[in-house]
Formats: sequence, structure tokens, C-alpha cells
Amino acid sequence: MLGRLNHVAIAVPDLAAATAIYRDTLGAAVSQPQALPEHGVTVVFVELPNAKVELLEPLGEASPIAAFLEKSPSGGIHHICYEVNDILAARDRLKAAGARVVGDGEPKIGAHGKPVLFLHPKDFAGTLVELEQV
Ligand SMILES: CC[C@H](C(=O)O)C(=O)SCCNC(=O)CCNC(=O)[C@H](O)C(C)(C)COP(=O)(O)OP(=O)(O)OC[C@H]1O[C@@H](n2cnc3c(N)ncnc32)[C@H](O)[C@@H]1OP(=O)(O)O
Ligand SMILES: [Co+2]
Repeated sequence: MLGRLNHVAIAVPDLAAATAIYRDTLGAAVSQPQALPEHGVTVVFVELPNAKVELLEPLGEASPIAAFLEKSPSGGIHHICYEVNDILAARDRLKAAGARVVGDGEPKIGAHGKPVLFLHPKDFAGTLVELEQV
């Protein structure tokens, strides 16, 4: 069911500062910030040869990463995103196995313009998992 690793996401309190670390200290190629109000985050992608790092800063009053940053104020790894070919088939298979799909269970359009779903961290070894259809 799982395809390639698409991205590892890091929640940060200061997106500009985190972007500077990846761009200036680590010498990586970084995208422009992209505000995603429907997801409650602003994102910057760090481009690596084999995958991406997604830097996430809270956006708006009800950001889904706000509670995470309250517990880890200096930031930390927030989720991991795997590619799938058929997100509805993956969702139905996982739900049948007892896994919890976050929200209403319907895919949303993610930062790459493709359907995404999130799986509850308590069902995946303590790690929030994002699936992206490619
Ligand atoms: C889609 C755009 C973009 C893209 O890639 O295209 C993105 O990636 S947007 C990313 C931001 N969006 C989301 O994260 C949406 C999905 N997440 C959620 O809906 C919530 O964060 C959820 C349901 C995972 C947790 O929300 P909840 O309100 O239940 O949080 P609690 O603080 O009550 O936590 C409950 C329990 O889970 C643990 N937890 C929470 N978040 C994480 C995490 N990221 N990794 C590991 N564990 C996590 C938390 O510590 C609590 O555990 P407990 O033992 O009870 O203390
Ligand atoms: Co993501």
C-alpha cells in the first residue's frame, strides 16, 4: 500500500528562523512560504534529493499544530507523509483494520494540490501519519 516517503514535517514556532537554518546553515534549497488557511498552517518545503522536509508554522486561531507546539515550544517532528496510489482504497483498508482516520475521513487537498488524509498517532506507533495520493 505504501509508496515513497514524500515528506517529514517539523512544527516550528518561527518559520523564518527555521527556514534560515535549512537554507543558510545546511545549504538546502527551500521554497517560498505558502499560507494554507484551510489547514491552519504556513509551510516551507526543503527540497532534498530523495524527499522533502516540510516546515510548519501555526496559522490562525485553530491551528492543528498549536497544541503540539505548546508541548514542544522549540519545535519537533510532527508527522511523516507516505505516498499512496489510491487514497480511498488505503483509507478503507486502514479503517477496516481498526485505524482512526482524523477528521471526517474525507481527503482534503494538501500543499501539493493532491488529496491527503491523516491517521491518528495513537494507532501508528506514536507518529501522526499523512497519506498523499500521487
Ligand atoms: C495538508 C497540508 C500539509 C501537507 O503536507 O500537504 C500538512 O501537512 S498540514 C499539517 C497540519 N495538519 C494536521 O496535523 C491535521 C491532522 N492533525 C490533527 O487533526 C490533530 O493534530 C490530531 C488529531 C493528530 C491531534 O489532535 P488532538 O486535538 O487530539 O491533540 P491532543 O493534543 O489532544 O493529542 C492527543 C494525543 O495525541 C498525541 N499527539 C498529538 N499530535 C501528535 C503528533 N503530531 N505526533 C505524535 N503524537 C501526537 C498527543 O501527545 C496526545 O497524547 P497523550 O498521550 O494523550 O498526551
Ligand atoms: Co504534511
